[in-house]
Amino acid sequence: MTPHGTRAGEDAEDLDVEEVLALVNNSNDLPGPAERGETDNRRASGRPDTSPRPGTRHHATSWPEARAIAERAARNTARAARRRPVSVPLEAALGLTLATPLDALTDLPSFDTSAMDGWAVAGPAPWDVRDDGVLAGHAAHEPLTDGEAVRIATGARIPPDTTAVLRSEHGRTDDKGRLHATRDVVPGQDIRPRGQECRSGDQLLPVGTLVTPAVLGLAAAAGYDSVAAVPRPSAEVLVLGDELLTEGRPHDGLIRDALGPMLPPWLRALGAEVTAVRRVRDDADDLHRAITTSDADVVVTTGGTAAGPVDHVHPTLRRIGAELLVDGVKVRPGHPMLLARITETQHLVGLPGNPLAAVSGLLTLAEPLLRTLAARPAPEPYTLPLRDAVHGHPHDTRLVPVVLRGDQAVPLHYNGPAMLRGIAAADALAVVTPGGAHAGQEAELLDLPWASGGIGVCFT
Ligand SMILES: Nc1nc2c(c(=O)[nH]1)N[C@H]1C(S)=C(S)[C@@H](COP(=O)(O)OP(=O)(O)OC[C@H]3O[C@@H](n4cnc5c(N)ncnc54)[C@H](O)[C@@H]3O)O[C@H]1N2
Ligand code: MOO
Repeated sequence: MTPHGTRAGEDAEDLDVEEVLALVNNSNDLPGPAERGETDNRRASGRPDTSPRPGTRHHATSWPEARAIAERAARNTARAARRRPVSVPLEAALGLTLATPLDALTDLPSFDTSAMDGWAVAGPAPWDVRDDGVLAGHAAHEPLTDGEAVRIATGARIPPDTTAVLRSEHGRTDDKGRLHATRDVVPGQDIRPRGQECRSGDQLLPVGTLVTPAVLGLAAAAGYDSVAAVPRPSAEVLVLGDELLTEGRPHDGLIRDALGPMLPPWLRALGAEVTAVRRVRDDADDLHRAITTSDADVVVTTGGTAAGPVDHVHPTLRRIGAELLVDGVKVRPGHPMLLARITETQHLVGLPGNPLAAVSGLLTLAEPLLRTLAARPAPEPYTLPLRDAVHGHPHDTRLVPVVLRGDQAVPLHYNGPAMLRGIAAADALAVVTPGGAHAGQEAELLDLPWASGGIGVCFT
C-alpha cells in the first residue's frame, strides 16, 4: 500500500472507499489487510453492492469539469432569461449581489464633523467659553471668533472658523471661567473634514459585491434607501422516498428525512430563495407532475438517482426530454449526482439520497449553478496542509469533512456517504484528488457557509 492509500491489484470499480473507511477506521490508523478483508466479507455477506450503475461510468464527468459545466449552464440561462436587476429596500438586500456599482450619493462625512466630545476652539488659548453648545443633529452654529470656544459633542457640525476640537479631558477651566489646553493644540485636530471618506459620486463598491451587513451600513451612510440587486434564483426541493419520516424516531425500516431540514437553509446560504419543499412518493407520475409543474429556476431532487426499481429521476428526465448536462461525477461520495436542463430557463440538480452524498452534490453542482445565477463572486480558492493522510479513490476525487485547526486541516471520521456526523462537526470539505493525500500534503478546501461567513450573514 502506498502512503496515498492506493492499493495494488484491487478492483477500482468495486471499491467503495469511504464506506469502508468510515465503518472500520475509527482511529487515525490507515486500514490494513484486516480491514480490507472485512470489506470483502461485507460484500460476500449480501450487503448491496454500491458500485456504479453499469453504463454510468463511461459518461461520468470529472469533478472540476462538473463544476465548470454547472457554472456555464447558469451563465447561459442567466443570459437567456435576462435576469433583470431589481430595486430592493436595504432591509431585504442582505445576501444579494449588487447589480450596479454603489456610488456615494453624498460626501462622507457630509459636513465638517467633531470627532470628539469637548470644545470647538478658535485661535490660540485661553478661550472664553460661550454659554450655548453644539450637539449632533442640531442647526449650524454661528462662526467663532479667535479666543472663543464652544462646547461640542461628537458628530456635531463644526462652527465656521473653528481651529480645532479640544477633547474634554484635555481642557481645564481657570477661576475666571477661561478655558486652557493641557496639551498642544494642532490645527484641525479631532475634526473630520467633509468628504474625508468619499466625495459624492465616488464609487464605493463595484458591481457584483455581496451585500453583507457592512455593505448595508455603508449604503445607508451613503444615502441609499434601496439598492439595485440581482434577485435570488428560486429553488424548489423535491424530497423523494417512501421510507422517510418527518418526525419521531426511526422505526420499522422507516428513517427520518435528513435532507428536508438541511437543504433549504443551505440552498439559501448558496444564494437561492427556496420557494417550496415537497415530499414526493416513489411514483413516476407523481415525480413527473412535481417537476413539470414547478416554476422554480432550479429544481433540486433528493434520492432516486441510482438504478433501483423506484429510482425515477432518470426515466422522468428522459420522459420530459431534458438535456442531461452532467450524468454522474467522478467524486466520492455522491457519484450518481446529475444536472439537467429541463426547460430553456430551468435546471434540475439530482442529489443522491445518501445524506453526505447529497452534500457532495450540493457543493459540486448546486453551488456553482446558484452562485452564477445569483451573480455572486466565486470564492477565492485556497489550500491547507492535511494533518493526516487521507485515502484516495483510485480514479475519483474525494470530498472529506475537515476541521481547520491553526494552519492545518484535520480530516474527520464518520465520513461515509450515509453519515452526517462528520460534516455536522466540520468547517470545510477537503478536496482529495484521485490517489489520496499523505500527511502534510496541501488540499483545496471548500468552506462551509457557517464557517466562512457566519450563520447570520449566510442564512438570512
Ligand atoms: N446498483 C447500484 N446501486 C447503487 C449505486 C449504483 O451505482 N449502483 N449507487 C449507490 C450510491 S453511491 C448512492 S449515493 C445511492 C444513490 O441512491 P439514490 O440517489 O437513488 O437514493 P435512494 O436510493 O433513494 O437512497 C439512497 C439512501 O439514502 C437514503 N435517503 C434517501 N433520501 C433520504 C433523506 N431525505 N434523508 C435521509 N436518508 C435518505 C435512503 O433511505 C437510502 O438509504 O445509491 C447507491 N446504490
Ligand atoms: O457513494 Mo454514494 O454517491 O453513497 O456516495
